[in-house]
Amino acid sequence: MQPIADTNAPFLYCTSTSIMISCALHVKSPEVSYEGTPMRFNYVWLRDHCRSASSYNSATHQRSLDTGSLELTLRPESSAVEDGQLVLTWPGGHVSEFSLGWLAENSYEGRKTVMEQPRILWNANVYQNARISAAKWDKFMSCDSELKKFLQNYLLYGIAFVDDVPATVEATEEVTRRVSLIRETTYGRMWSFTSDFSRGDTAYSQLALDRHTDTSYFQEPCGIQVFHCLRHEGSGGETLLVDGFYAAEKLRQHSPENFELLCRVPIRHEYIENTENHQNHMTGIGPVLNVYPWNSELYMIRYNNYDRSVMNTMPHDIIRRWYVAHRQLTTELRRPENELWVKLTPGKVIFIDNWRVLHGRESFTGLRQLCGCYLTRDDVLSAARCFGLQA
Ligand SMILES: C[N+](C)(C)CCCC[C@H](N)C(=O)O
Ligand SMILES: O=C(O)CCC(=O)C(=O)O
Ligand SMILES: [Fe+2]
Repeated sequence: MQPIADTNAPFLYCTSTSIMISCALHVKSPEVSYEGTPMRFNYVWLRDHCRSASSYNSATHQRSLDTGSLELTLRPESSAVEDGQLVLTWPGGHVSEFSLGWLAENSYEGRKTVMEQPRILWNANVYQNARISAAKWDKFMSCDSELKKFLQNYLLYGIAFVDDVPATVEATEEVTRRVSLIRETTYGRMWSFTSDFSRGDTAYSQLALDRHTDTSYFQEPCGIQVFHCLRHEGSGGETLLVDGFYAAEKLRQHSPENFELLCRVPIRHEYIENTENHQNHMTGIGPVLNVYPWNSELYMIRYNNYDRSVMNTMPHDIIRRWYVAHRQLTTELRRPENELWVKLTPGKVIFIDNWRVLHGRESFTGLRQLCGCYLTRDDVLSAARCFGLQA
């Protein structure tokens, strides 16, 4: 412990072997310094995060304390640091204890410097050189460590494969259920489609599709896309994959103000279908790039030039700048070295992070049948966290 003389705020000091703190009451807020980074704590926040049995149910991990009845001018009557714990005694006698490590980890200043989700951004070379092996159906279905490895790859790269899956809709459903829950949409729970224009969308044709994310017209776009090509008797139809975050980070490096504009301006996407069997009118509103406000980390890209709707959510002076920014992002997304081309064949199931990796396809001839589904993002990430992965 290394007390700091004459300060009226608590400070946390850290060395490589131990965390040291010096603590004093401050009128406004305690301050902790961790590896040279000052971290400030608000007293109401500290009371609100009290982990004592009457404030927090550690069996359910839920707060029992009624935050709405806290005095917002609350100050402790005394504070001390004992055995690596900050101990605060509140008026009325309630005692709150916080380990200094917990405080450092959970502070705003601490979270600001770490990634919510570590990722490896890629272009075609980076991905190919990483030589990620696909999971194999048998082991994947029976062995948890194989599922964990698959999820780790998925989290890092935003794509992951399972090989040797029987070429049926049923087996495709089984392989996705091993990972998570299926998100039912207007396209069905499991879908299997060919170029028959059974739905009012270009996907149901033989035309090429430029890189895009799906369901950008949902208020919350689907988190994961699963594809399994059950048969193709013809040519073409290769799948294009592009890491949207790799491209967006290039834009951030070259032109931070254009990156910021694409984060700030919400735009509309739309899906209108009016066929005999299907009536839909969906709109989703949100920016092309989405970052967490506290650490500026990207968490979602919405990019679908087909489904982008009328642009009327920004004033005249912004619109020109928006098109410039959008063009710069498009240029990055279209660099040939960023394109990963894969031929999906029967047996090979691909999982794509639809909040990060764009997909597209070459035009094709012949009968081509593709099946798949969307997965609920929350459940996929939850499955990963239950394996101890950072997601
Ligand atoms: C995948 N599946 C064929 C079911 C649906 C395709 C949806 C196509 C739509 N334009 C979009 O990009 O969201
Ligand atoms: O046909 C394909 O390979 C993909 C089409 C597509 O973009 C989609 O179904 O979302
Ligand atoms: Fe698509």
